[in-house]
Amino acid sequence: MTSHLKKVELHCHLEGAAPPALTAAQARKYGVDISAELRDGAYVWHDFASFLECYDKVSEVYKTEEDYALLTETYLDELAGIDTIYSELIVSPDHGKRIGLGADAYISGICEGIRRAKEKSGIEARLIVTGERHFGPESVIGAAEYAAKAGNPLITGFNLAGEERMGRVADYARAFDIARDAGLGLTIHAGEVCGAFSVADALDAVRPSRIGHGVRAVKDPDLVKRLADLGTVLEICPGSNIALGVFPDFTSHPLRRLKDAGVRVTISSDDPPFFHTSLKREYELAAGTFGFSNAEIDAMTRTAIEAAFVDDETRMTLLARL
Ligand SMILES: Nc1ncnc2[nH]cnc12
Ligand SMILES: [Zn+2]
Repeated sequence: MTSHLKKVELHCHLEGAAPPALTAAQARKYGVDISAELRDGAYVWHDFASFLECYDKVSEVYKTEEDYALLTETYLDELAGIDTIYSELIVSPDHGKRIGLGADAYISGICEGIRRAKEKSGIEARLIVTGERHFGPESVIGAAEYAAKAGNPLITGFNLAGEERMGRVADYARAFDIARDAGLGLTIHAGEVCGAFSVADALDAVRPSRIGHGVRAVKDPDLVKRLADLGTVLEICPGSNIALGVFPDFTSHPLRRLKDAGVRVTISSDDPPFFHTSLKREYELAAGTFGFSNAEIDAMTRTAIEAAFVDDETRMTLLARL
């Protein structure tokens, strides 16, 4: 039973958290045919590439500032309802640009959603701007420049997501230099679809304080030791990994092995309705399937707060609430 535990989420893509019912309503509102991507209340995809296509298509039915405010508020309300005290949302200004809304209005709608949710429940949230590999290196640099110049106190991190098989981390290093110089926290999707080499790439080219997933590092014991020695925090999303076939089942999932090897691990939901999961379920899996005690789960939540991209005062407040 984890329902009474305080929760923190470091890794959730905002559009990836869109409830299917809300997406269906949005599609109806705009007369968009989404029947190929959303059927019988579930998102339709069959592998990583088609998941990304489905994700991009779903994003296109969120078109206005208010649509984004509603989406953000809806997800944060859900998190607050399960005792989540802090959430980092991965957002992509490129999506705002692609639908013609523009990056500023996209971010402003999301910030309004954060404000509304916080007013109701006190949930704290921050934004991690992400570049998408499959939109190309130039667009990733553009996303970093946007995040660096935005001067928005809720934008506190920079990420690299999308098609991991496109390019190597070094191809995107310049974007991370821009984000680092702006004082943003750094995290990179690596070791999810590609192997351990991708995690080593991230450490060699950028050395972020956190890595999204990183789970395939488990194949390389020296790399696991390097992660433990560096104190790199892994944002692990077991339900996502199983849904995408990164591991065949929870028994072979390396969450426990990585933790036992001294790696700092945390748990998140990634794109919950796409993967038939939720942060609530991820906490339940940690307890039931992975066999972690409540004290061990609390320790992972504490690690997440320690690694959160927030100022020290907010961190102290969150630690006190845990
Ligand atoms: N799991 C994931 N990996 C890479 N990019 C993503 N974008 C949304 N979800 C993602
Ligand atoms: Zn992700």
